[in-house]
Amino acid sequence: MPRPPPPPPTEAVTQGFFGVFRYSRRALELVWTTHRGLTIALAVLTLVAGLLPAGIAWVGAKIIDAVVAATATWTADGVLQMGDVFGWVAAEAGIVAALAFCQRGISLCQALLRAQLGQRVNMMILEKAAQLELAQFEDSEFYDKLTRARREASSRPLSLVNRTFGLAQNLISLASYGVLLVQFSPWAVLVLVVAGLPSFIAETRFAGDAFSLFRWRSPDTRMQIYLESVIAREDNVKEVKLFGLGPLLLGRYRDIFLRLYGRDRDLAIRRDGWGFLLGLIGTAALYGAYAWIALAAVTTRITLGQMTMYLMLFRQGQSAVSASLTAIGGMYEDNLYLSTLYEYLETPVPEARSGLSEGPLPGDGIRFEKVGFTYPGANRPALVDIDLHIRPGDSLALVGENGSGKTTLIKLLTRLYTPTTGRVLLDGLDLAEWDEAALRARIGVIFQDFSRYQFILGENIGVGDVRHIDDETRWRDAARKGMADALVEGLPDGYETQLGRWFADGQELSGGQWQKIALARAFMREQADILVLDEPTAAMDAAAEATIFEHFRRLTENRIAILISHRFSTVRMASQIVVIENGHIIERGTHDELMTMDGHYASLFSLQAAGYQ
Ligand SMILES: Nc1ncnc2c1ncn2[C@@H]1O[C@H](COP(=O)(O)OP(=O)(O)OP(=O)(O)O)[C@@H](O)[C@H]1O
Repeated sequence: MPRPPPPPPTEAVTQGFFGVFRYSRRALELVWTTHRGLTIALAVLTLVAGLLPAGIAWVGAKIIDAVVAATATWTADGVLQMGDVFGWVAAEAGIVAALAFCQRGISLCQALLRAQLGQRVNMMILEKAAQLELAQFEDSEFYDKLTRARREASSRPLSLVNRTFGLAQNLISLASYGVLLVQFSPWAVLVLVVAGLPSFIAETRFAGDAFSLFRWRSPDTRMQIYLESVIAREDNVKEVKLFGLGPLLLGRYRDIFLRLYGRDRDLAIRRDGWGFLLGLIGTAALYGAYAWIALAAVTTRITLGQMTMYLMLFRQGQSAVSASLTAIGGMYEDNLYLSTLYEYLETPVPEARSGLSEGPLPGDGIRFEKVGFTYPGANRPALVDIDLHIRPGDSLALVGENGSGKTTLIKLLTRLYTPTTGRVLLDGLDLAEWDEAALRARIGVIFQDFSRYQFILGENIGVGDVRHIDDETRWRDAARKGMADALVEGLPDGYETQLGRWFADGQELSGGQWQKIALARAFMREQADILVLDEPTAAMDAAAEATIFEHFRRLTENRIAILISHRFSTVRMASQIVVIENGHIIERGTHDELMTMDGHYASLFSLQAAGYQ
């Protein structure tokens, strides 16, 4: 499939080179607030490690000059004077040991900070994910942001700080080399700095290119992650095997790699090719300076010791210049990647308004008033003009073909989505005005695609009311109401049984058994006076479903019970039945009323009843 060319890197890149450093301060703050002690230790060790190399070069010169002087004394007088030489050698050994200490310390601090910071950034990413709206998870652009943030951004703040400190270290080294080298010639210092610039400019450009490649490929990366999960996860393995999907999926996985690899390879070749050519400028400068310094030594303007020192300074200075420039290029790159993290973290979330916790008409129940809803990006509404009143004590069944809008209605009722038009009221108060926690406490709901947590059985029920997730008495009570108690008793570890196959000794349940657990979950909220079952019994046989609903109705007397089911034997028990077609309510009434009406409901009922005869 032809792909569009990479989009312009990002707003960040187009803002110019320096605009892109705007995340540096935030990264530093992040590292600082993660662990102050380690940050200070890292800073101090880095600075000391920056000063020591110049010391080594200077002492090196002293050793050579001391050797030359001692040789002269020995030749002239036959006297062996090694005091100075040994003294300077010992000094150099001391400095080298101190440098090694600093370097080890730096790497220790970095390792500890890396672990803490990785965890912290991942927590920030996940905390944000927990605050976001359902609609955002259905948006592929948002998923791209999330994937990019999770893939790369967690290691970038520390990398940025390491590079910043590394830059400071190299600049200190450079300044100290400069102080020594300027005594030879100020021009030498200038040559040193200017020779590194071309590689730096090229490197920065390529960092921008690499980043735009990274952004451009995130849909592909997501597809690869998805394919990995289809090929290698137990819940998909059955179909992959039986439909023989393995080679097809692997082929797609490989094709994505090859396409991405082609671009990566081109960039790497350009990056390294230019890096080599421009690096030659540095080499030429070094050997030019070499010749110049050697000339000065031969003409006795400088001593032999000084010659070695200047050469060392020049050589090390050059690596410090290129390390500094690479660090700046790297900081630029880290900033680009951090922009994806902050872009994600700054995704707007609806403000947590502290709303009201009761309505003006307690006992009024739920009202839908001219409610319409269109999914973001959809071109036709999923619900149109819905008017509905459900009072406490009512049981409502929603009936309709696949895709008619039943689940959407429940999503609006539970405030997972906000109506596009009209409003939903609970006890006379618009759902939008309700306090989140108060509203959630009133509603117990199980969707058809309920979650199967790879936790112990008790917790799988307990998640229905997180405040009591560990409360075994509540588990038992909810299991009894959800008719899961017999199932639990049949398991050797009872409520402690680890469910699913992901973890050791996990016990997999059948579809119907999982549904019983999910049903029990709905009963965890003892305060909930609205209970919603969105086809949670589809995997059970018709008789079991009818028993469960009858039981459910008894338990929910004086509460509101809402049920979605395709089984008319269950639906007929509800006190109010609403038939939805293409997002519209087309019929409503009791079973008998609807049968008398002899409309859509009656024909569907007769059709299903005929199937059982
Ligand atoms: N997240 C979504 N984004 C966009 N459109 C959606 C989304 N979920 C559902 N739809 C569309 O909205 C319409 C109503 O879907 P809904 O899930 O409410 O149907 P349903 O009556 O519950 O169907 P079923 O009996 O199959 O569960 C369908 O046309 C569906 O394609």
